[in-house]
Amino acid sequence: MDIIFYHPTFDNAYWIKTLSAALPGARVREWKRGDNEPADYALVWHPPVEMLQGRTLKAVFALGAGVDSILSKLKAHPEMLAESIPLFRLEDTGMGQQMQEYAVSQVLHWFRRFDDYQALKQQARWEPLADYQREDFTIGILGAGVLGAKVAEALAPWGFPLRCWSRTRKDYPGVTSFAGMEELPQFLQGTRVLINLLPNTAETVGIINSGLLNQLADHSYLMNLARGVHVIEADLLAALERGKLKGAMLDVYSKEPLPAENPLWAHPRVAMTPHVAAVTRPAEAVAYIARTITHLEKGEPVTGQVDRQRGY
Ligand SMILES: NC(=O)C1=CN([C@@H]2O[C@H](COP(=O)(O)OP(=O)(O)OC[C@H]3O[C@@H](n4cnc5c(N)ncnc54)[C@H](OP(=O)(O)O)[C@@H]3O)[C@@H](O)[C@H]2O)C=CC1
Ligand SMILES: O=C(O)C(=O)CO
Repeated sequence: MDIIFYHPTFDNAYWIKTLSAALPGARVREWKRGDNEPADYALVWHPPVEMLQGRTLKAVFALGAGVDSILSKLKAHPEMLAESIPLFRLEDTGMGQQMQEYAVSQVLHWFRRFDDYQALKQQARWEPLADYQREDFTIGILGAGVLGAKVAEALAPWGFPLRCWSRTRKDYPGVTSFAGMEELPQFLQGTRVLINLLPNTAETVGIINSGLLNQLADHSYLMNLARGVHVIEADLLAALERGKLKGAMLDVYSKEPLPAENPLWAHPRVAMTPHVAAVTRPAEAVAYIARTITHLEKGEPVTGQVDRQRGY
């Protein structure tokens, strides 16, 4: 079996060594321009069209959870990958725990008013504030898939009212499920902390706009862990200005790296990280890919296949 590997920034030698060890007998090579030799599987992130075009692969694996970049490339270059070739993505592979850490720590930061105390500290003010109550701190998770479910699971023991929104109804312990556009207003009503874990699709792009933010509880908080294009940044800034939103924690942006002149940088109630909420963990990703390839080779059922029409 031949496997080609392409990632613009990873330690490719490490991946090739680890994959080769996990799939004894497989020949794994880094793809370089001009390599038209046959291959059975391709592992990619931001692949050049030329790498995949014209190949009769058994499957392609995206080396991340989100497949928006590869699907948008496919839209521009449909010849890059035949419809019949399955595309897989990483399901959790260590990203779930990272999202749990991020979401729980930030929710508790807001709930314990550390943002307010930080602002008071800057004015050298000693001023105990009223506690927030759990019942006034409903957390709503947009997107209840692999990562949304993990975040809900980690938040559940803290006792906040928890709800999620997805296309299809969920049955997660301690989480009220809302499904479909028609239930979005109910989901938003009373939500105090909105955590975004949706995929970037034609239906979800720009979903976090003034219309949506206005439906949240007053003085609410936004945590965007998914994709920058979900949020209309001007609407977010406007919601912060009029006090609808008390704060935002952003990991992803409309343009990355975020340009220095973007007003989000300087906003005192916006906290930011540079798209690091959950990164691909090589050992877990290799184990998942090796396991999936082994099942595919035996004709056994697998999970993680992307539905290209649906867009995730
Ligand atoms: N910032 C970072 O570092 C990272 C960000 N990400 C982002 O997180 C996203 C989520 O990942 P993951 O949980 O693995 O993805 P999944 O595909 O497992 O989950 C997606 C969820 O979104 C829901 N959804 C999709 N479209 C709609 C819609 N139109 N209306 C309502 N709900 C919808 C799905 O509903 P249903 O269950 O009904 O299908 C599902 O619950 C990724 O696509 C990626 O963009 C991922 C990793 C790292
Ligand atoms: O896996 C993804 O989709 C990411 O955004 C990684 O940072």
